[in-house]
Amino acid sequence: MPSLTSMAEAILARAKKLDAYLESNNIPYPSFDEDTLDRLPSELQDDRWALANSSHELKKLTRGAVMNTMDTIFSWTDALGLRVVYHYQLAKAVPLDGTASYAEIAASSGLKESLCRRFIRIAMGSNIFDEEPMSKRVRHTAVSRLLATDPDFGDAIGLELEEIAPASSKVIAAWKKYSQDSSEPMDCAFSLYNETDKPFFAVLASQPERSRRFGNAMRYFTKDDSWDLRHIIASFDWSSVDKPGDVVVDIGGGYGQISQYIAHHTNNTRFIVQDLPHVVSQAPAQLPEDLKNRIDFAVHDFFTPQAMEPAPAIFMLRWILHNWSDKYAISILKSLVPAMRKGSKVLIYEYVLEDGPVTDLSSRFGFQMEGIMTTLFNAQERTAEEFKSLLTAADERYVVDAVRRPTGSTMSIVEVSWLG
Ligand SMILES: C[S@@+](CC[C@H](N)C(=O)[O-])C[C@H]1O[C@@H](n2cnc3c(N)ncnc32)[C@H](O)[C@@H]1O
Repeated sequence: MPSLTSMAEAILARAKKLDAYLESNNIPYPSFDEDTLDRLPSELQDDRWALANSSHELKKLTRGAVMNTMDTIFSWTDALGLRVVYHYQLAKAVPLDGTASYAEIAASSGLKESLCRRFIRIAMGSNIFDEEPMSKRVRHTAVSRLLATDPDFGDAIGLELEEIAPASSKVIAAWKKYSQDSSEPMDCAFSLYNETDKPFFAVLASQPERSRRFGNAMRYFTKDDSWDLRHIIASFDWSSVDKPGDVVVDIGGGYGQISQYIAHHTNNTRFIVQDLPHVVSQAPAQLPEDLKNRIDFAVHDFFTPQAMEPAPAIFMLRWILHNWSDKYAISILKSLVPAMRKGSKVLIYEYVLEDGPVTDLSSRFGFQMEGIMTTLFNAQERTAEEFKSLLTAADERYVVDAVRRPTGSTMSIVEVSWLG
């Protein structure tokens, strides 16, 4: 390990670089009251994340083994503070540019005053709200202000802290009850916690408020530039399937968001978006007029064989395989085989997991998703090698041509050809 001094000097050099930009552009230094680093240009954002990663590493080294572990095991109390703030909508009880007493927050939120004080002070440990030292009145910080003003941010917090994290408490119980080798989606922590024999999406479909929160949270999580759909255009040569008559099948394609985007970047490609009946019945109404002659919707269960003539050029799967254990993911890939021809391709657009440990704060997403997929679906994220094994297990004629992640993209494309 380098010395603390050399690590601190590397941090200092980066901090000076960012400060210089802020100063020359009259941008305030970041504070807990105001995030200003989003205003850095894209070429400085890498420095920003490198600074966050290296200062996090230095913090961990200076806290030491025991205190770092204490930070981990007590982190649930931080989450509890935030959950109480979220659940009782305490952020909305504080004026955006003023202050509120604990009694005023209690009166408008319905959480009694002593609990407001205790749990807001827990949250303040994470810089959620601040308290004026003399008056003891509460005012906003950047996080609490976001909670008061951005409903999708609140829904993202609610989904994680009220839906997924509580269900995750049953992960080990589910392994013990159903076996660690179970491939069944219902043998998961979510089902056990919710005492249901229905899969996650079916439970949500029957509960509009939970379903709405899930949809908004997904929109929030995927709104930053690393999720931008331009990366799917950069990941594959779409002009190779843009001849009149070329067809792309978007498997489990929902309302056809991806197909619509690619259609706008091609001239002739036609798209068939397949999904379950309840989705397909709603989807055409959401299609813009200019794409109606290029995108069709069809009911198709992706576990049943594809029987399409003429065969499509591409089967595309985004966010499908990571919801399923190997047994079912292999079955989905097998169902494509009857329609595969020489020259056909399968494009799998997913997060491709690093094959080893990741400690950088900004790169831990894949392993966080691992926990979520396990909890909700008894499923998993996969490394490039695991995608290859899955494809080979489905049919030895599948050949992975490339696994590409464009610069700046969270998602990768696994491009697969058919040796027919
Ligand atoms: C996580 S969403 C991904 C949607 C879309 N591919 C996208 O990237 O926006 C999973 C989709 O799979 C669909 N789905 C689930 N089970 C299915 C099945 N057996 N056959 C076809 N579609 C299914 C769901 O209705 C949902 O639209």
